[in-house]
Amino acid sequence: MEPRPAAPRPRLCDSLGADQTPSASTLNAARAEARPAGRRAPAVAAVLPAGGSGERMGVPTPKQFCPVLERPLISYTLQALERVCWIKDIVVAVTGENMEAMKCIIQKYQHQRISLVEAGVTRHRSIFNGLKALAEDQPDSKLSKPEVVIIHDAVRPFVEEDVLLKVVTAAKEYGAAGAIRPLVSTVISPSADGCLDHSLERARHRASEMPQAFLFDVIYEAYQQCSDYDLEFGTECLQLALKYGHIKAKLVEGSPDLWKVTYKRDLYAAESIIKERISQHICLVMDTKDENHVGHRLEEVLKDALNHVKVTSRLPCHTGRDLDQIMSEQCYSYVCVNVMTSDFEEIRKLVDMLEESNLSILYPVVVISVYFLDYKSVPFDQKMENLMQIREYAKEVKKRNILLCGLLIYYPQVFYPPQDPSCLT
Ligand SMILES: Nc1ccn([C@@H]2O[C@H](COP(=O)(O)OP(=O)(O)OP(=O)(O)O)[C@@H](O)[C@H]2O)c(=O)n1
Ligand SMILES: O=C(CO)[C@H](O)[C@H](O)COP(=O)(O)O
Repeated sequence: MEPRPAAPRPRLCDSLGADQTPSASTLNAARAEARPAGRRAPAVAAVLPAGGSGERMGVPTPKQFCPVLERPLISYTLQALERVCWIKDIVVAVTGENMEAMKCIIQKYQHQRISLVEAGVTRHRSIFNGLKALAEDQPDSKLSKPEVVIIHDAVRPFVEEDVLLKVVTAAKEYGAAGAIRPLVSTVISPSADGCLDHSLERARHRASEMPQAFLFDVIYEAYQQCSDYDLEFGTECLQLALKYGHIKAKLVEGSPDLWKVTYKRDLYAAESIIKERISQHICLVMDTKDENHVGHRLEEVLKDALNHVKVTSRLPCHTGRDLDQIMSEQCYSYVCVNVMTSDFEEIRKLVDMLEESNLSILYPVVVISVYFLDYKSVPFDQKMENLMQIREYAKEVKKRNILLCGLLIYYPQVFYPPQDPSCLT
């Protein structure tokens, strides 16, 4: 799919501000926690080291640029961060030779709030360059020094807002914080002759993952004091805060999906997770509140048959009420139940709205428009005409990555009472 010039992406923070979705209320509760009475929320920025060569992956392309479902891995990570409206700036460290490729990715997927800096020869040096860009008050720089900085690897695409908020909140209180996971295998220390020197008690140790967050001054000063040895061989930013800032980082339990894409098989795992996530939510756009109508039976049947899928109901676009919410949910599968109207214009409005949201730049969006045929209210010919219109329209919107289809359900009210769901099976 070729990138199209498009309107600005939906600002999730605006819709979250409407305080409608469950994640919004969670966020607001957590925000309240993050912002004790009388204190303002900290200014937050993120630094993403993306300057590695991905040797362990064993492919020529650095892993952060490897395609996952035809889109570079780093684009997923950027999307995960930019969906969080309280992260003001995202600084990405990329090697000179990949700078142009990175700019193309930003343009193609319309990433926002991104600044690029040159990566260093090690991960610590890349992070340090990102921090310098945030620290320096250059006259034409649009960046300003944040109070808290998140550090997150470009190759950990499944970072969620809740863990980001937890590390930021803890960093504000403790000075530093990082996500951890239980160890899968026991860590042992071999001696020089390749024999076991000692092993660590697994239950007492944890794997350090990302994201991590720091009071900006703490981590920046730590990097400034770092030895060359630290910058060359160090792998742990929390350790720098401890060694140079005497800050004991708060450790926050993270989800298993925070793992770092390292080997080729991790790309397949990432692909499966993405597929699973986008198929786990169906948005039902229902134009009647009549609970007895067969449209509502369809909702029940869907919920029953797909019990692992989240099915949410919304009002159609013309009401405007649920519009923001539909968009903020980033759902890619829609079933539109047309009871009150057989008007083709309604479906056109929804498709327009989806297009404007730019969701389809990232993944294909599926829309199934359902009509009911009972011969009584609207004649068969007219319904068929709707379907033919949809068919033509579907060809047009397919080019824009929206897969539309019309479905006519024979619904003989005369023989089956509307409350009998068997007429749908
Ligand atoms: N000089 C470097 C080296 C690494 N990274 C980044 O640090 C993150 C975590 O590092 P790692 O997984 O070790 O990445 P690579 O160094 O690319 O992988 P490998 O060790 O297999 O070569 C990645 O996003 C990577 O791009 C970086 O910004 N600059
Ligand atoms: O592990 C980590 C946490 O401490 C870092 O996320 C980082 O990925 C380590 O990078 P490297 O693989 O280069 O050691």
